[in-house]
Amino acid sequence: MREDDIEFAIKVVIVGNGGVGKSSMIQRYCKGIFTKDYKKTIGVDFLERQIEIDGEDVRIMLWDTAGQEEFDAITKAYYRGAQACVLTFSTTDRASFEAISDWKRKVENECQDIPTVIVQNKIDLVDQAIVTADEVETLTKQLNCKLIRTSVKEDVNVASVFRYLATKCHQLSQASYNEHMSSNNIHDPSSGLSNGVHSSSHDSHTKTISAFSPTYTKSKSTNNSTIVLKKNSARKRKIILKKCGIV
Ligand SMILES: Nc1nc2c(ncn2[C@@H]2O[C@H](COP(=O)(O)OP(=O)(O)OP(=O)(O)O)[C@@H](O)[C@H]2O)c(=O)[nH]1
Repeated sequence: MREDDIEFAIKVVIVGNGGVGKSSMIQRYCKGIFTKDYKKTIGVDFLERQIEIDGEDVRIMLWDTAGQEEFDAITKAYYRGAQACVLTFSTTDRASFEAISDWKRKVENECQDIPTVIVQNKIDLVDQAIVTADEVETLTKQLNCKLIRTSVKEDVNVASVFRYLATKCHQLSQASYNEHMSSNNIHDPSSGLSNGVHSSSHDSHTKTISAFSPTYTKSKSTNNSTIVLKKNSARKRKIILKKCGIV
């Protein structure tokens, strides 16, 4: 996939108590690996992966935040601009389940209402579960979130989490794009029906997202710690990222 083909990027924050498997989930998804060692995340980490949704290239930027409370002040700054969120708890850790509502509130304080999945990780250890299926389902209904049970270790359902969120964000941006085009009576140039308005006001900007983190992995396309979302070519449908200040 060439850099020029990437049209749409989403920022996803992964939160939850320490040791629930957030870093492992991101490593599994982006690098296809799993390690048994527990290395506490200090502050924030970042990885990305590109996938295709409805024939469109989507770059998913995954922000791994430290679960320990001592890092709260640092991590919350990184929630800003997130368009989707993963709330994670572990099947074998009751406190991590009970903390889910708090994590949701912390993210909402910075990002309002964004597509969110509750992930019950470590289902390979279900015989040691400290929470019942009913309890988990009740909580997810209360919080109005989708529930996905994963085992990062066994690679169960990890990709579904991020595909679900990327699809949701993609749909939201499409709806927002259509709304923008119709309210401004602009024809989509990619339809070949342009009436002389070749781009909306949004198209004239190069969109940037600051991505500073202690172990930030540089994108191939950039030579510093800023991700630059390229302006769309006239041939392709233009995406408007409305949520959380990306536009
Ligand atoms: N059995 C099992 N172990 C897992 C699974 N996912 C992660 N682990 C293990 O759980 C431990 C903690 O995983 P991490 O990914 O470091 O947890 P974290 O949530 O990032 O922790 P913090 O960085 O402290 O916030 C590690 O020893 C992992 O190997 C899983 O699905 N099943």
